[in-house]
Amino acid sequence: MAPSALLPDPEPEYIIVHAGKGTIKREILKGDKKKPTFETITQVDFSKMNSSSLEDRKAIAKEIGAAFRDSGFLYAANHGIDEKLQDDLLAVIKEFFDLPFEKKMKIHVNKSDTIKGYEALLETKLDACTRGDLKEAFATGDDPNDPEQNPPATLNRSLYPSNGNQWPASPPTFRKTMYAYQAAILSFSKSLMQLIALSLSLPETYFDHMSSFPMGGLRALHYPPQDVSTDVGIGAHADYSWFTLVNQLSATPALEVLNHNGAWVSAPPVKGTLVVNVGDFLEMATRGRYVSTVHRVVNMTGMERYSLAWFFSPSAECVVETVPGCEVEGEEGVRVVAGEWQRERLLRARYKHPSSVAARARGEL
Ligand SMILES: O=C(O)CCC(=O)C(=O)O
Ligand SMILES: [Fe+2]
Repeated sequence: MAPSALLPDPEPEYIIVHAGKGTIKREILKGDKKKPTFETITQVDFSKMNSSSLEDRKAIAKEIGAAFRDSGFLYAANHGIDEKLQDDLLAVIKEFFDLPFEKKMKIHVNKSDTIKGYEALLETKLDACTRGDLKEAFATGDDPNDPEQNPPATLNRSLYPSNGNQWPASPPTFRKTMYAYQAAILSFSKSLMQLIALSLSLPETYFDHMSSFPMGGLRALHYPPQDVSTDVGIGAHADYSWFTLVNQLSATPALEVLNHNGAWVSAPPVKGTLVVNVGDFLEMATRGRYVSTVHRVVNMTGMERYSLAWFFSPSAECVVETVPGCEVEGEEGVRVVAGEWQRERLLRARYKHPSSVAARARGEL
């Protein structure tokens, strides 16, 4: 037998991801090919985020910057969102998903031009190699027709259709509880955006003008346990947002993050924390200094899993450009209208939705 040194290298294996920004093919690095990369997700303490001392705020910003450059993920501890509110959320979200299928289908996403409402099991397929995403979802988002959102008088309402958000009649406290959470998470998001500005050595208020009526999506998710590892709760993808905040409402570990060796790193629920991950807007604006990392959900625990994801993006009419200090020499900077870019991504990911079919027929996609 030939000495092992003379054996040919094994055929490389790849992970293929349809992240929306294009297909990513990443080799799974083994043995000597492995490079240093993250194996766990860092925790950052936000208790001093509103400290009157700029030095305190800068210290948090520094940790955020390090995590966003390394893995693009972190756990935010002491974020200040009321624990009781999170218990209430889990209760109403469970109750909603327990409703009979026909009731949930009354507010199906196909009835909303902005793809808000209920989405059934296996309806989306983020990883083309699977039979679909083994999850059901309920989505709401920025919509000036909902009085709770208190839109500014200057908002260009023509950007919003009349059939945006759809709310279920039951459970009766569902809408109120989701909006209480949205108010809290929106306030945390604006503070986090200021810390991100600091982390990039920009004035703290640098991004403030981009949050007058931010595109924000709140998505409740239910992942039943899967029987086979070839299924996925959500296929590998990256998010289209400045950042995403995932509240892992149930203690069911299933979220996984792809590291630079092509290995999946577990991001299990850590009580009292939110998972924060960089989205594509932030990756674009920082020209890749902060990484919008691929992740997925695989629920092999035998237990139900509930989570609540919040996607925080710029206001629709804003132009996202390379931030000062992140320019790449010899390359043109980024310049996209946030609302147009995000809508195109959303429609591409939901290619069967009537809005997507219509946009393709108009030659827009
Ligand atoms: O449920 C989770 O933990 C993550 C959800 C997610 O990645 C998404 O909805 O984009
Ligand atoms: Fe995601």
